[in-house]
Amino acid sequence: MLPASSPHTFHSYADADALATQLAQTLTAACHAAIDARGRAWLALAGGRTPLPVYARLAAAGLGPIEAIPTDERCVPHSDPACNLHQLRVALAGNPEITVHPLTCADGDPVRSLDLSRTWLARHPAPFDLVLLGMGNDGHIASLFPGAANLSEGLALERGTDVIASVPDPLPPEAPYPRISLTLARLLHARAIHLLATGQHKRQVLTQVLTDPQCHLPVAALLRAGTPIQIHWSP
Ligand SMILES: O=C1O[C@H](COP(=O)(O)O)[C@@H](O)[C@H](O)[C@H]1O
Repeated sequence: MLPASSPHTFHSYADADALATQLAQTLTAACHAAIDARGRAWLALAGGRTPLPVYARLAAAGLGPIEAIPTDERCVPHSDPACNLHQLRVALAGNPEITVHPLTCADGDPVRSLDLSRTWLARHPAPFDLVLLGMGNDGHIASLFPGAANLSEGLALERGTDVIASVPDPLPPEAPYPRISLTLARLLHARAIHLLATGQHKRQVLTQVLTDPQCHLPVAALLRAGTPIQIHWSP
C-alpha cells in the first residue's frame, strides 16, 4: 500500500473489531506514557461513527486523568445525537477520569462557537499526546472538507490559526451542518497522529491519495505534510 520511502505506517486488520481492539490498546499505551511523563494525557479525538468502538474500549481501560477535545464539531446543540461531543461523551461515559471539552457553545451557534474554541485552544497550547483522525468518503479529515470556501486556511501548515468555522459545500447528507474544525497545523502539533478508516471506498480514497500526486483532497494534505501518520484500515 505504501511506497518504500513513505514516512507513514499502514496497519491493515481482518475486521473492524480487530481494528478497534488494537487501536484502543495503542491509545491506552499512549495515555499511560503521557500520564507517567506529564501527569495527564491530552487527546484530540475524531467524531463520526467509525471510532466509537475504539472509545468504548478505551473507556473500559484503567488509565488516569485524560483530557480530550473533538478534532471538529457539527454546529448543533450539545444534546443533538449528531454532535461529536455528545457521541464522544456517551462512548467514554464509563470512565470518569476522561473529560471531553467542547469546541462549540451548548446551542451550537457557529459564531460564538468559533470565539469559544479559539479562546479555549489559545489557553491550551501544549502539543496533543495523540490525535486520532477519521476520514469521510469524500476525503475530508476533521471538518476540513474538499469544497469549503476557506479550506486553504484550514490546511495551511504555518501555525497561526488553531481553529476555523466552515460550511462544507456540498453539505454532506448524513450530517448537513456548519462546522468548527481544528486546522491541519494544530492537528499536526502532536506527539502521535493516527488516521482511522474502514471500508473499501475509504481504502480506494487512501490509495488514490498515496499514488496520485494530482489528488488534492484534504487527507492528501495530511499525508504530504511530512509528519509520520499511523494509518489504520479494516474492511
Ligand atoms: O463529519 C465527520 O466525519 C468524519 C468521518 O466520520 P465517519 O462517520 O465516516 O467515521 C469524522 O472523522 C469527523 O470527525 C466528523 O465530524
